Amino acid sequence: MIEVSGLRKEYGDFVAVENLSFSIAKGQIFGIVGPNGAGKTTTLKMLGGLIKPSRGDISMKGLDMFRDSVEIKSFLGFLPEESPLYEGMSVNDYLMFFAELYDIDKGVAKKRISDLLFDLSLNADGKKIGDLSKGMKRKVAIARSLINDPDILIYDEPASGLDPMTSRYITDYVRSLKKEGKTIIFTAHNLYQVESLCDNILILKNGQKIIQGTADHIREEYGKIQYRLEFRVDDIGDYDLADVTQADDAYVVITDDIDVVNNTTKWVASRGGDIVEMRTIVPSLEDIFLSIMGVELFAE
Ligand SMILES: Nc1ncnc2c1ncn2[C@@H]1O[C@H](COP(=O)(O)OP(=O)(O)OP(=O)(O)O)[C@@H](O)[C@H]1O
Repeated sequence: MIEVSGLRKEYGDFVAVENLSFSIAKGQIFGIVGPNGAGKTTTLKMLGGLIKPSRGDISMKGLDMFRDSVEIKSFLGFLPEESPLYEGMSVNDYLMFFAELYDIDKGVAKKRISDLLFDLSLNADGKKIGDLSKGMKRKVAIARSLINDPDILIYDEPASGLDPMTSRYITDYVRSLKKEGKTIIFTAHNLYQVESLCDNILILKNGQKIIQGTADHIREEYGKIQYRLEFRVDDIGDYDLADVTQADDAYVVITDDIDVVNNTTKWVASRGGDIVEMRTIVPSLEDIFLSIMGVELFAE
């Protein structure tokens, strides 16, 4: 559905995105994550045809982004990080205005707007956009991105800065768009959201791809599974197999070395102690992300 190859964007001497290649299959939710300034918005803007890459190619449905940009834009919906809305207009007038820009038949547009407002639970009661809450404004921007019934959606932080309920609503809404067969590319800082929503995740750092794949693939490549062993013994005195911490009346060892687990188990048995619990700790995408970005993590 979408092929990106060798994408690069320079702003003067500064390289914001470098040698980026990836493919997105139809109907996928593709999440782009990375710290501030990693090049996420720049990448989305190139995918949305809003800025021109310095180098590289983008094709969608076999069409070339720059040769066939008019046709591509007819099936794209773009949601910028901050969408300028016409504050003095009512929601209906605003959406109708964009429907006219897309040359959509008035009857079709009316029905689409009413469906979108219903699906997004957006009841503005004729209020002006300027008088709406932040969450409602975000929903208006999302409705606008869908006014041409696009197949491909490019959303820059769709749920950022919203309260948890509205953020959750928008995440669920994005999931429902996938069920309609739409392909969605989005950026987010909430990695839990990304992990629960995305079929494919691209991690960017300093404009470059660190890794791309399913959450499981990223976990296999970067996430070390750790073992947590909790035990009781009367005297910990000569235990020297790994770092140990005390938790209530027990001791805890966290390690990625299975030999430490086995040897500790033997040691505990030899001292007449008990194993209270042994389990694995699977790292979350957030743990992996932070470790890739070079942030030291707590053991638990
Ligand atoms: N028009 C521009 N001119 C010069 N530099 C720019 C321009 N737009 C972006 N940049 C720079 O390119 C880099 C990537 O910016 P971009 O907005 O793509 O990052 P981002 O990953 O979306 O960050 P954030 O999470 O903060 O939104 C940043 O260092 C930014 O300062």
